[in-house]
Amino acid sequence: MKTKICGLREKENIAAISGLKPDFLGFIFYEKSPRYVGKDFSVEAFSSLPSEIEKVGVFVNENVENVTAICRKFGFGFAQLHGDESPAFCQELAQNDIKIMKAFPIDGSFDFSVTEAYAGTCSYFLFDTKVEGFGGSGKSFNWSILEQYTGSTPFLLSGGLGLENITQSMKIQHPMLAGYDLNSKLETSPGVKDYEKVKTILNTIRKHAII
Ligand SMILES: O=C(O)c1ccccc1N[C@@H]1O[C@H](COP(=O)(O)O)[C@@H](O)[C@H]1O
Repeated sequence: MKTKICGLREKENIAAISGLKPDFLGFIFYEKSPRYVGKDFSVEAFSSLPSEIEKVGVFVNENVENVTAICRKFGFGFAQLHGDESPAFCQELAQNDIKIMKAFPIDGSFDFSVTEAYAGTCSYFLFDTKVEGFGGSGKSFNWSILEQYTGSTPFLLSGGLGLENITQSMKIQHPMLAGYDLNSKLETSPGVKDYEKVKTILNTIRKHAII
């Protein structure tokens, strides 16, 4: 199972968490987020990052030019699109050699046929809890609705995953479940990840994955 730790911004914290070898690290470029990297964020912040960890820029309704420029500047292989980005937007971005994780806000009435137009363009979907606003809510959704997803694009489960519910989430049996996206439940403060919590949750996921 893939693991993504999202919402980091401080050099020492990035270095510490990267030592735990998640598959993806996410950096938030949405100014209204309490985890926004800030105007002074620089490539220096992750200069020690091993190359096997994929870097992900997280965007909300940003334009293609800005997403592309930021991904190139910071060497992000992936853009996580967490707003209302259209299939055409994703296609345009993919032409700039940026791999895409498209987030969808899930509630009990979500119609998974919406995802069909994005298949083929996105490397992963990200199923997050529908809330007012765009993400980082710390709230989980009723995972039973995932049974309705019959597409072939792998997805990361997202939304309020923490030590208290990760074991339960690993009972989800879905052929396209590729991993877990972990964020606000593992923080000492917004944008700063708790090393011990991240270590424990990654160990839990990895132990389960080899059983
Ligand atoms: O974390 C944020 O502040 C954020 C803001 C805007 C868009 C996405 C954001 N984070 C993403 O939200 C999900 C769920 O996070 P949580 O576990 O519920 O805190 C995750 O994919 C983050 O990448």
